[in-house]
Amino acid sequence: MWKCAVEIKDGKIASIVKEDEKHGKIKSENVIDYGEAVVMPGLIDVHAHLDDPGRAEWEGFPSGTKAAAAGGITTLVDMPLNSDPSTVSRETLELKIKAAESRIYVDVGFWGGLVPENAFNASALEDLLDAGVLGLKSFMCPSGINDFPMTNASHIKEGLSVLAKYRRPLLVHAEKVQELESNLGVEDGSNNPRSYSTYLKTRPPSWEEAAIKDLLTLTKDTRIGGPAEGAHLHIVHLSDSRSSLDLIKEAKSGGDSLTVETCPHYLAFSAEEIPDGDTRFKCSPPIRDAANKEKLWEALLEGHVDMLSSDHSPAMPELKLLDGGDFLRAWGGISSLQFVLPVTWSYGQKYGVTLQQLALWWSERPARLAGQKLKVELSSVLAKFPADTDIVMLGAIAIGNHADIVVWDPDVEFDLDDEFPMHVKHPGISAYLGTKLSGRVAATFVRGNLVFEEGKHAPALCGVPILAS
Ligand SMILES: NC(=O)NC(NC(N)=O)C(=O)[O-]
Ligand SMILES: [Zn+2]
Ligand SMILES: [Zn+2]
Repeated sequence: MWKCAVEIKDGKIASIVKEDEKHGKIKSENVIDYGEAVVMPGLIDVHAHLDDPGRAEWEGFPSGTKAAAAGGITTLVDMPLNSDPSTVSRETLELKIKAAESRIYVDVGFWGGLVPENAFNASALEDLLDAGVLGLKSFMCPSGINDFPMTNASHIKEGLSVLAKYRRPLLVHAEKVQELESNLGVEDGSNNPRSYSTYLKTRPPSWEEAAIKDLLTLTKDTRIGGPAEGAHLHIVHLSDSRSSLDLIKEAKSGGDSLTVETCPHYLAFSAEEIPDGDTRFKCSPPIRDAANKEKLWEALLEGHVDMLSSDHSPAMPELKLLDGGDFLRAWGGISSLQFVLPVTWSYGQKYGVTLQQLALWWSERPARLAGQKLKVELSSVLAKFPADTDIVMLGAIAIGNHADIVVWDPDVEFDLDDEFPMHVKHPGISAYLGTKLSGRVAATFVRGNLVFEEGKHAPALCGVPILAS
């Protein structure tokens, strides 16, 4: 970490000048002085549901990317489900791009869906990949979205063989439905649907473990010299830090091309603390007990969990059934996009989290997952990039990289109450409302453009869709 100036030219980082070398090198009239604030690579959130087009009333490109900019996130990768239609073909990706263009405050890439309908159709998958999705995503359990059915191991095997050629990843929601104890969901005193522990029993860690076991029979093929070399499997939002994690560790040490993310809500909350009926905390896989959370932190700090993502997934507040508070019937998904940086920082204090670790978990490793060489979609808002410009999204402050930067004050505390300017569409369903956080975002730059500063967004929407080439 240095005291330094970052020089930005044509949207890229031109030089990094240390404090003691500054004199004469930088003309003061062009300097923005952020004092003691931290200048870090912008966050890259590889797991966000923006639900646009089709369910833009749940979130939407403008509101979601506004929240991202306010939170220091400079690139989002949008999930293929919750929009209507789901992103499962070239045509549906084109609808996404159209919905995003000129309506986004930060850059947005897209995952495509691997679903039974396209899994055995290599040319359909190739068409979707050729159209620019950064990789594919599938579910091993029902997703709750009708046009996004679940896949099994055979679908995933087919997907990986196509992805190998493209060297793009497959992201998987790893929970596999296992038989449950009977009488769950029945209110008999011990199974009150307003109690989080009841919900927890409906999605035990054995679901994650079973899915991961299936996946690891396939990831062996991704090893060097294996039939799917070049493919990569990424497990999204891991919650179980016990046997599931042990399995992942073993597969990684065997050489499988495998990474795993967890999310701030699994690191910040524990099941015991979730108030009865507070369905803002419902997500899948569920938030588990405090001991599980400690082990998850440990795994993150030791490098067994590779990165963090928000899994920001809001819905219409009425679907959360906040009045009745029935965890079994409420729609799942945590709303968090704007606060992932201060949340990781605040809850990480206890574990001695460093700024370097934040950059690794939120920028460097997600950038690597989301794609090495990406092409900027040419659009009217970005005329200054020639059509064939290849950009490298490295998630680091380094010469030649995009000037995607967050400036923030780790020591500034704030109460996340009703008064706090929240930019997500439905602030009331955010699980973090009511907490005190430290780490205030002062400014966010996307490719050198100041998109957010001192609580205000720039009027120009200069985010662009990011497509793989
Ligand atoms: N349809 C969803 O948004 N699902 C998401 N919902 C969660 N995590 O509760 C997810 O990523 O599985
Ligand atoms: Zn999921
Ligand atoms: Zn998700």
